Amino acid sequence: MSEIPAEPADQLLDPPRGVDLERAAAAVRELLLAVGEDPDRPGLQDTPARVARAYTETFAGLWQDPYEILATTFDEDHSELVLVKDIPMYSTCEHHLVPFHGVAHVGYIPGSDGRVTGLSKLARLVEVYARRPQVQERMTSQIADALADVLKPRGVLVVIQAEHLCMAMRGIRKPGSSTVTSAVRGIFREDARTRSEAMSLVLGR
Ligand SMILES: Nc1nc2c(ncn2[C@@H]2O[C@H](COP(=O)(O)OP(=O)(O)OP(=O)(O)O)[C@@H](O)[C@H]2O)c(=O)[nH]1
Ligand SMILES: [Zn+2]
Repeated sequence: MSEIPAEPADQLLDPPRGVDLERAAAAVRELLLAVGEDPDRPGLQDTPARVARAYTETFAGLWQDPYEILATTFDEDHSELVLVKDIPMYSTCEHHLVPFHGVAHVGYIPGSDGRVTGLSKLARLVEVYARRPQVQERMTSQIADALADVLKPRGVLVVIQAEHLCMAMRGIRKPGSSTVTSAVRGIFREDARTRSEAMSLVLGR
């Protein structure tokens, strides 16, 4: 497998902005023909247009700016861990364009200014990066880097646990296997004890 391409956390694909519905529908129709289906049979007649519309949701993160999401911050003078666990996430494996899904855990220790962001913004950040053709490792790093860039926290820890349908429904066919990725920044990278304390909270031990 070739190396996973790096993508800066703030890079939005440009152009196009938004799904070209007509083009996507034509491509889906072509795909149905290519696999030997009849796109004109009653059950499939509306499918190309429907899939194109569904893609506007599935890939909405391509046109959203994660940095804008994190713009809401509060001066709470909080200097300990903030952790949102078990954020459900659905993404699309960029190798096979099938889902991988599971949970994300996002935590950080605010910087010396004690600024925190809204808790929901952590879940929104996960959504922005999940709704793109993705690789789990890259998505994990992107979330950590965006948080580190904007909040300037003492540390960031992101853990994602997911099942890849490309490994469950086809290929190696191992349903139930779970892939765990983590990205740590700042104090979580430097201090093993702080990292293991946070990991225990993430893993519920
Ligand atoms: N590292 C990583 N690999 C992934 C991710 N999603 C899917 N893959 C893997 O991407 C690889 C693609 O391998 P290829 O050999 O090019 O494709 P393939 O012949 O369809 O591979 P199989 O899935 O093994 O049948 C597979 O091993 C997948 O399991 C991900 O998020 N991260
Ligand atoms: Zn895949």
